[in-house]
Amino acid sequence: MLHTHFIDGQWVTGEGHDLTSIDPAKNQVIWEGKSASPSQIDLAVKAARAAAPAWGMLTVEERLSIIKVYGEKLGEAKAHLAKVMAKETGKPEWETATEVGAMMGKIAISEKAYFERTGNVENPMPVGKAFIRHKAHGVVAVFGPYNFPGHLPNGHIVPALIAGNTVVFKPSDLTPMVAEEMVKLWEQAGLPAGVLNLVQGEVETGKALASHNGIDGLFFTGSSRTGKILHEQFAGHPGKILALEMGGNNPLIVKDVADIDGAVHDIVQSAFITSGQRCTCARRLFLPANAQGDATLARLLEVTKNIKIDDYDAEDQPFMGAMISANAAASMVKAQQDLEALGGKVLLRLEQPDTQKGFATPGIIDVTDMLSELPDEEHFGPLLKVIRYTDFDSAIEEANNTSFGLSAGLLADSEEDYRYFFARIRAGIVNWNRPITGASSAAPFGGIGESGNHRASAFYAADYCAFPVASVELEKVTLPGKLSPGLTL
Ligand SMILES: NC(=O)c1ccc[n+]([C@@H]2O[C@H](COP(=O)([O-])OP(=O)(O)OC[C@H]3O[C@@H](n4cnc5c(N)ncnc54)[C@H](O)[C@@H]3O)[C@@H](O)[C@H]2O)c1
Ligand SMILES: O=CCC[C@H](NC(=O)CCC(=O)O)C(=O)O
Repeated sequence: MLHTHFIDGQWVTGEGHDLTSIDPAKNQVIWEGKSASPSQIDLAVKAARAAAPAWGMLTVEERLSIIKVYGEKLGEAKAHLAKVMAKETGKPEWETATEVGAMMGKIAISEKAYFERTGNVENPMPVGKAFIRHKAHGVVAVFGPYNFPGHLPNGHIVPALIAGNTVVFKPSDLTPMVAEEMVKLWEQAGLPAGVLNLVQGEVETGKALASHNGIDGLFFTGSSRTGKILHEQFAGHPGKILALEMGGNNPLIVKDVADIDGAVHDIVQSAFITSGQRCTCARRLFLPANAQGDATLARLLEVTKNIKIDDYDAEDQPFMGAMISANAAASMVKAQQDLEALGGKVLLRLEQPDTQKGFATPGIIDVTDMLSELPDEEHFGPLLKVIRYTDFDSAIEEANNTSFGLSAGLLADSEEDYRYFFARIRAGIVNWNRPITGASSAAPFGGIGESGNHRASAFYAADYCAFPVASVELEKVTLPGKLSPGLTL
């Protein structure tokens, strides 16, 4: 029996079709199950609804006491969970260990955010007092992506539960095993039945959950394509809260820098970490069309060629592991071919050495001469597009020439240049002389345009997990000393 769904505190077998999860580095099946049927999704939503009043009536301290036990369980399971994540995503174990670390850190950060952003405020009034308090929405669905199968859904689930919501979690169908391991830790922490439910499945599971009448909100991290479908689906439901964290076509501009190796380091960290599978990864690199730009590009090509790529569990750990699947790697080869067909010049070819596995070597392509043809797409893998520019204004203008707006960066030694850039660039994350990946959970995280819907996550997730309630209160019903004109009592 494959008990892969967690509904109302019980592990149950799916009634839908077969699901498998494949280790993309070794091309081995590592998990098998069945998707949730529509009636199981219905049961999960109903369980979350039934659990909501009691969970919401606990004090936040009572809820936090259970959530902190989950944090301890994460600590105890850290090595195991990091290995499961590496096996299922192909990411090197050093990197998945940092992902589990981020999941643990999320608890204290979300507690702080809850009190700072949605805590209670009391103000004196001429008569009585005014209060601002926050209440949970009720039942929320959480959708996770594959690239951070623990950290990103955890970043919705923890603040949602702190605020008093109950949750139905639908992970990526490419990472069901990580989701299962994570939910087991919540179970071990003693979370009451129905407070967190797990339903596994592909697109149709997502559609059934997103369109279920019983949810009060949906917190989504994934592609802009899916996010837009959800946005359309939520149209006409103003009472439901929808938080969308989506992709990007992120620009990184290099201006005048003395330390070329420092710049190359930040470019590589921005473009190729996680094999380019971070929403914040640099997709478009702007280099000056001068000798310094030539030197930076030459060094970038040299360093990128030498990036170590290997299995997630290699003793000598690589910088890059496999992508999530053989298909994902093949789609990057195809994206490169398409850009080449439009006039892009490959400077370092992205290759998939084994079509049965998810490995893709990092690629760099010069697209300067085909800018008018350049599709405004997120290529979610290790393919960096280079644009050579002659003046800073045109580079910034082209950097903003995207419907997305997640992250952006400037590598330049002049603070004045940064201020100029900051004032003009349009993105939710804007960095200076630092990689544009690796955002902090202690800051808001989100983008504009097709990158999100202005409901930033991370520290600001507290905002979409609760709604504010304004009250004026007086202990006893009392006749006011001064009555409104025309009123006698
Ligand atoms: N901004 C961020 O915080 C952030 C973080 C990580 C990843 N991402 C983005 O996520 C993408 C990669 O993740 P992914 O491929 O797993 O995303 P995805 O959009 O394919 O899937 C995300 C989730 O939505 C579900 N889903 C897919 N189609 C659906 C539909 N029609 N209706 C309802 N649910 C549906 C999936 O099963 C999964 O659970 C990239 O675009 C990346 O930029 C964004
Ligand atoms: O792939 C998208 C996430 C990338 C990651 N961002 C965060 O971890 C945001 C912080 C948080 O959600 O707590 C990154 O910037 O590398």
